[in-house]
Amino acid sequence: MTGPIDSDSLARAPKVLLHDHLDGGLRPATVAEIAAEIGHTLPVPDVAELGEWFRRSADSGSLERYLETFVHTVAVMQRHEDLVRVAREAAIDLAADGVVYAEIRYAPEQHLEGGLSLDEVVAAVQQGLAEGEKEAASAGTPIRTGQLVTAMRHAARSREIAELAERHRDNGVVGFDIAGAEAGFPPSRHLDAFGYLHEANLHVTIHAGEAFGLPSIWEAVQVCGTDRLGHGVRIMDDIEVIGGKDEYGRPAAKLGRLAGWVRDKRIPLELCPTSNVQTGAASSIAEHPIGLLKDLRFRVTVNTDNRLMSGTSMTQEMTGLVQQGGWTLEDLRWVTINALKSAFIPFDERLALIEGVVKPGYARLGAG
Ligand SMILES: O=c1[nH]cnc2c1ncn2[C@H]1C[C@H](O)[C@@H](CO)O1
Ligand SMILES: [Zn+2]
Repeated sequence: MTGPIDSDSLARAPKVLLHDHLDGGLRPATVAEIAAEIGHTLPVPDVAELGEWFRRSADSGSLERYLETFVHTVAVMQRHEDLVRVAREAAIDLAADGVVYAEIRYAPEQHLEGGLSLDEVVAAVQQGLAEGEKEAASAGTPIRTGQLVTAMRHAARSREIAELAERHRDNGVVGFDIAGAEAGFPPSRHLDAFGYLHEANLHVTIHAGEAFGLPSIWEAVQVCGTDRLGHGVRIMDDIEVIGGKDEYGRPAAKLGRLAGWVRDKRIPLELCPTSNVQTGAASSIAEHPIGLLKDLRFRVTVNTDNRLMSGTSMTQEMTGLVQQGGWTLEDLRWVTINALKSAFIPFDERLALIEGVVKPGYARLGAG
């Protein structure tokens, strides 16, 4: 099916999400309620304006300013019950949006101000995700979730966080990530953690190639041995578009050594179109390199990054690509299967979701 896609089909299409921050996806009403309970002052008093405030403030043109908004979400995620609630709601909201598999990330080291230990934070999030999964299943929208524990790249706790991930790998944690301001904080600062994770056979993704270019991607891939790239959109700096089509009917382009490596090795790109427009990594959804990277057959996946700060959802990201980028249902099916192939759960479980959920779901919509 290559014609226009109606919004109902987009809403019903099975979706897979690899890059979604727990502290970037709260419901505005939840932020407001918990803030009132704990006495945290929010920038706007009216809950009706809060969602718009996050979106507008994150629309800053810089990753550093975008990240400043997290102070208000992290503030309301310090008590056990609040972490459980936020994780539970995340699973429910994603499931209601048609997401059938989601890896949800956050930095446990940012949730210790209420006196919880790192292990208690991970356990609280796991409790919430499990409750959310149960509720979503009863509502007829089953979802499978996994935690990615993030270490903040400006801090110095990555080895400790890597060990935390290993301790909880049989209880919900499927991988490790580093996040935060990119410029000035290269991934190689955290080699100790990555070495430990490799020895433990634990999956790794690294935010790289978002606010900083090829050196960051190169380090993440070649020095730190990442399995996936969080964003990675700046791989474009190593691609020269020649114009016209090649012998396979794809856009004619010359790939540099690093771009060639990333494509040849099928290293997944966790692309987040709306977030990139907000931080200035792309000028618009229509102009976002995700379309070109898809046409060049990189292992492209579509993600939300921060649903609250971007005022987005998987359905909305896909709608933007369809309406502004000319994507087809076949394209959406392809990136969804790409995402599951790149997921950090065991191969047989990925396959079961691809064959049992994603392919039949798209077939019902007329694709595949
Ligand atoms: O897109 C991002 N790039 C780098 N860091 C990010 C991004 N979105 C969220 N973060 C940070 C802020 C959060 O507090 C932290 C953990 O989720 O990760
Ligand atoms: Zn991110």
